[in-house]
Amino acid sequence: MATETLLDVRDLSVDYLATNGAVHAVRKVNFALQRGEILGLAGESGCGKSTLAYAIARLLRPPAYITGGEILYYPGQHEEMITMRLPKKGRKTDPEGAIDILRLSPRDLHRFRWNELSIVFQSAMNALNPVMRVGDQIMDVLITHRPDMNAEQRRKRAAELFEMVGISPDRLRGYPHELSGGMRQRAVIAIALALQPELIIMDEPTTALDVVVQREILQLISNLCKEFSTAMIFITHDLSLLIELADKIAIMYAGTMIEKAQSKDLYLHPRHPYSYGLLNSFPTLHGPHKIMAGIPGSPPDLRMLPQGCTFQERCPFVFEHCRQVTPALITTNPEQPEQLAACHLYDEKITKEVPTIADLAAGYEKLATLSLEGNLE
Ligand SMILES: Nc1ncnc2c1ncn2[C@@H]1O[C@H](COP(=O)(O)OP(=O)(O)OP(=O)(O)O)[C@@H](O)[C@H]1O
Repeated sequence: MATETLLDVRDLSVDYLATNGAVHAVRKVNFALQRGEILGLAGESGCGKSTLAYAIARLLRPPAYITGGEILYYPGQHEEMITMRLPKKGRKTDPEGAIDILRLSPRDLHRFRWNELSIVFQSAMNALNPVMRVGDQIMDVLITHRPDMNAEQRRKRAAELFEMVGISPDRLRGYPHELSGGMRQRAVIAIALALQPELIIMDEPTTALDVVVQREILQLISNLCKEFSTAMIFITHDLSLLIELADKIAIMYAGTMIEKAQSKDLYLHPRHPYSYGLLNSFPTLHGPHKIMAGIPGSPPDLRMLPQGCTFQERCPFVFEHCRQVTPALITTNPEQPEQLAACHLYDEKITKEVPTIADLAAGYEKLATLSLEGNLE
């Protein structure tokens, strides 16, 4: 896989301006995505996953406002895109001429979407227009964004796309209600792939499907991304699903990324107590019986965030420093410099010994026991 940067999100913040105070839905998020890479975004409901994704696609509408940061996009050799690169004076951060998505004009944004980035929304299977043949819905995208194609070329491309996602091209003449849920989902993916974008954002695309169909669709997505070197940001609550699909995973909590790691590293050794809690919130079918603690409590109000770490109230390992100072994302193990966690437990200036997996398990077990005994505050 090429390891060239495609997207570089820097200090991105988004607020929803409500009458009773600003909801700080995304707070100073930083991450980079390489060409062809699959990044999984996980975290509890309301932690800002969709807001982050929609900010990248510039799809947010008031009362949402991007309050800071930049989203640099490296367009590769796509000629149309090269003309959109930042003017020289804007190149303070990038000698190669990236596009800052936040600074695109409406016209350039129109070219950027679909050509470079497409998005599959939550409940995607219902995103198709019920009174229009599915084939015509693919044609629509091609007519708008590929005016150089004639009708015959568009028809051929639509058939090719359907074949790619495993639907017989004669279904192109069908209406959405004539397709099963899984097929509708595949059709939506075909539309997202129509212009072979560099980046696809999928927001909970498979939640409405049964697990067997879900697995087929995920396999399809993974194969297509590999085949075309398409990068993807895949959003879900289901961490176990991401571990199979994604190259890297970012865990979000209360609007920030609190852990970033290669999927395998996160699975084998989650570092942040919240990531550990998320991974261990469901029982395994094998192995010894253990008390399930889940993660007690709920995330903080995003309008009134506490001083220090936002996970402090739910963390089995909280200590005084956590209530004072907001932890930055830091390396948790010198042997895996790419695994970062925003937790003081890994700051050697503050804690003498970093916690092992057994320590994290013991912390949660203690919480579970307290909760069973009714002694949890
Ligand atoms: N229009 C709005 N006005 C005010 N607050 C909003 C609005 N839309 C979202 N929020 C708040 O922003 C925060 C982030 O929401 P977001 O939908 O991005 O989270 P999420 O992690 O994608 O959740 P889910 O998994 O449930 O989709 C939440 O606290 C939510 O209540």
